[in-house]
Amino acid sequence: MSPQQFRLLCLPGDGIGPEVIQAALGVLQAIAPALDRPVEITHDLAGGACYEAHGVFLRDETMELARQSDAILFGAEGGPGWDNLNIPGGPTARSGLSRLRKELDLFANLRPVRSWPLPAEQTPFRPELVSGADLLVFRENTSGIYFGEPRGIFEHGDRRHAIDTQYYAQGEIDRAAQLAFAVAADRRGKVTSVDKANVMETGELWRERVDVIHRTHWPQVELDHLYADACLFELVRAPCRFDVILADNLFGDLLSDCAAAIAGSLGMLPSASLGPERADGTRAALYEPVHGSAPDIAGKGIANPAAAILSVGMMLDLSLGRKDLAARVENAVDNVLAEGQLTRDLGGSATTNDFANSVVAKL
Ligand SMILES: NC(=O)c1ccc[n+]([C@@H]2O[C@H](COP(=O)([O-])OP(=O)(O)OC[C@H]3O[C@@H](n4cnc5c(N)ncnc54)[C@H](O)[C@@H]3O)[C@@H](O)[C@H]2O)c1
Ligand SMILES: CC(C)[C@H](C(=O)O)[C@@H](O)C(=O)O
Ligand SMILES: [Mg+2]
Repeated sequence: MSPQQFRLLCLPGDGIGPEVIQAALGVLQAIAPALDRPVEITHDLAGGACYEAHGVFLRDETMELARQSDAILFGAEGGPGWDNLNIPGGPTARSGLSRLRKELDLFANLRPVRSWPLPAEQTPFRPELVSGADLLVFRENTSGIYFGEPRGIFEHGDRRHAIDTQYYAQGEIDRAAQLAFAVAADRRGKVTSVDKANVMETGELWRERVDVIHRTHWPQVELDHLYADACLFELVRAPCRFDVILADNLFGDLLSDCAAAIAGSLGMLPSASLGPERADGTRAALYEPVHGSAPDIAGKGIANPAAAILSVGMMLDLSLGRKDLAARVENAVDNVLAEGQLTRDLGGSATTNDFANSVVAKL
């Protein structure tokens, strides 16, 4: 019997999305012969590119394709022309990515961050402060203020009011905590849970449930709690103290961009968004760089493709079960950086393609 195909849906999106995804697909193509399954890739539009062609940020047909795929590789979406169109229907109508996250129930967003072999002046920190940093921001991805109701802008007399709602159900916190502890158990065994339990009811419930899940299921993993503001301070003061940072949707978004400074650039942070485990042991999965469409550098061929390439690495590990190949990709990126082949965001002059070709050569 021939091995089962791995169906990958590729959604490059907007701005530098297509540029970094093309680079990442080059790396996937180079490593594919080492896989025991053929990879079948389908391409489609998402984000502003989709809006221009079809008047929506993600088509129903694409959503269906996503459901049938083993994984999705996403570039980036958005840009000045599309971010504030005031489209009714909430976040899933305003953003293809939000629709994918919500409708595929991709509740677990894993955003690993590490220090890389970079020239000392390429991070805003003293080298001895960031050297050896290796952490993972575990962001709850399908609830919180991104999706809570009520939301909207309302007219009242001659005044306009805007509402967003931070909402968490116990089960949403529990499943995020469960998986964050499991991820930590496979790393260095430490979770720092982040909230604003001092001022927010959702924070109070968050802390209470994380404690219960810890006590009941993961007493062997070390747990501490930090308020989100203090956590941001600690992240830049002493990044090496962290292993897994467990945070809600908004705090996780903020913490991961901040942590990108430790890695040297937003262009260095990959991510995986995973759904609940299914009966056959697999999970719905979307892989994407943490960064956005970077309109300021789009179309110039100078974007750093490392985040997209490392996202393919996460896919090899988490959806294809090939930690060995994921390590090969990460080591190749590490070696290219160590040799000083740097894109402009890291102070060098390598183009997107130069960098990707060098990674392929080092696989
Ligand atoms: N996941 C996503 O699709 C995603 C994430 C964040 C922002 N966005 C969207 O992207 C658009 C721009 O947002 P923004 O400017 O706040 O964030 P951004 O991440 O696009 O860019 C922030 C800064 O980082 C730089 N940068 C980002 N990625 C880079 C890379 N790979 N190589 C080199 N430099 C890189 C940019 O040039 C810019 O200076 C907005 O429409 C926003 O909504 C999308
Ligand atoms: C584009 C936007 C919806 C998204 C978010 O806020 O989640 C982005 O910033 C991210 O980090 O993936
Ligand atoms: Mg973000």
